[in-house]
Amino acid sequence: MPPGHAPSAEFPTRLSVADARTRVLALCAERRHASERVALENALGRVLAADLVAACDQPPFANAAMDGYALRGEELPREGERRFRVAAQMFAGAPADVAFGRGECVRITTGAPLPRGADTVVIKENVRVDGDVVVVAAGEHAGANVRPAGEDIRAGEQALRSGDTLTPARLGVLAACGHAHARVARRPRVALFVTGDELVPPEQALGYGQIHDSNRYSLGGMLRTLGIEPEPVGHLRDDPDALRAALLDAARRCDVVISSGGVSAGEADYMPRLVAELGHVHFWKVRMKPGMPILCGGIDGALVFALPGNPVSTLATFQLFVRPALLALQGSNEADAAPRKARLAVPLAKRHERAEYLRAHLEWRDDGGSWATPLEKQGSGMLRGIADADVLVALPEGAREFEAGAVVDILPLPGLG
Ligand SMILES: Nc1nc2c(c(=O)[nH]1)N[C@H]1C(S)=C(S)[C@@H](COP(=O)(O)OP(=O)(O)OC[C@H]3O[C@@H](n4cnc5c(N)ncnc54)[C@H](O)[C@@H]3O)O[C@H]1N2
Ligand code: MOO
Repeated sequence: MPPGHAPSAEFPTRLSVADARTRVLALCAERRHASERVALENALGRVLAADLVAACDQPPFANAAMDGYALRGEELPREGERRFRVAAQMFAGAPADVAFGRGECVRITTGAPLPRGADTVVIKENVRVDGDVVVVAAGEHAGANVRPAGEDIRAGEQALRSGDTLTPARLGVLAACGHAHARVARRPRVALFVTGDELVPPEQALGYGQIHDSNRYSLGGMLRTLGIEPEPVGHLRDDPDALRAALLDAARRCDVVISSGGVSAGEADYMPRLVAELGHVHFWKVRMKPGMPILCGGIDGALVFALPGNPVSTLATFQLFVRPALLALQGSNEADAAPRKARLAVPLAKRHERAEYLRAHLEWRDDGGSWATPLEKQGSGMLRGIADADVLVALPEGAREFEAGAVVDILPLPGLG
């Protein structure tokens, strides 16, 4: 048997995309990462590891929503005008409450605590100032321009869920609730290596049969959009001994090992045999295009994703399987989120039964819908196609003809914003 050859009958093979994803997520559920405490400044994009139950109301006290005059709503005029003496002023951050009596009001700024007895703020643009008196006309509403204590978040309420990604706004929630730190899942340690005798770095002139290694940068970029800095990337020759040593070393150090290339049927495609030898192959090959030869395995407790070398196949399989895995290891609620949908702007046909992932533009039209138009360059080696795309459009397994307007799943590709 040639060294790279591994009879696929030994492993679960030719899985559906759904089956393969289910298996990947199940493997990650067994390996959920422990949590760690990080300062909020460093917590953006991290996955929360515990529910956040608010210890106090947010806002913590009733306060003015606008700059103006705080008063008793029952004293507002029903018709004509009424004069209120300005008894005190209350600025945001004022150290203590102020007193005011009937027929009086308190000058107040946005965010200042409502003085005891007040339940209404009349905005300053709506009053006439006459010395130390303000004149309020009919038409104002009792209770207006006040933010009651706890209107945003009540004490005891679950403000964030375990598994939530810490977006900028969620960092704000943590801080508002009095937390300077967040308990988040440990990030996966990821080893990334590219394989192939034909690869040379971008800065090197190409010799006969050589190409520049692009996967190192595109896959590295995919990881960085998830906030994961891979271990320094290795370039490995198509040499089983070098590959074996690198796989073992990476699996010892990392939670996830990602490789590109050497996973299909060529004489120098050693990955399936090596992963089987060093550990376990969970599955090899998924009924999809591009990316069919993807392999998922395990070595020494590390998850191994051997991605096909074609640059588009690499990125498509990363987005479909590796990204959810990296999120699931952190317990993210996004790992198994329902797919997004769009309509096909043009009719499509495929010549095979496999699921197909087409590179497409997404456009939001005046009808309120999002419409996907496949790009011209669809070859699995054509980086331009995926570089110009906003999404991958999923044409499901089985069906071959798709009408314009058909609703399909889409997978967003990480972009600039
Ligand atoms: N007889 C068969 N041939 C192939 C099959 C098959 O089932 N039977 N599958 C095809 C499919 S589908 C794909 S996808 C590719 C995947 O092959 P490998 O994962 O073994 O990848 P390589 O052969 O090493 O490389 C494929 C292609 O990609 C280029 N490449 C590799 N690494 C990089 C990199 N870091 N940067 C840029 N480009 C890279 C490489 O030069 C090849 O052109 O196999 C088909 N063949
Ligand atoms: O699956 Mo391969 O990715 O068609 O090129």
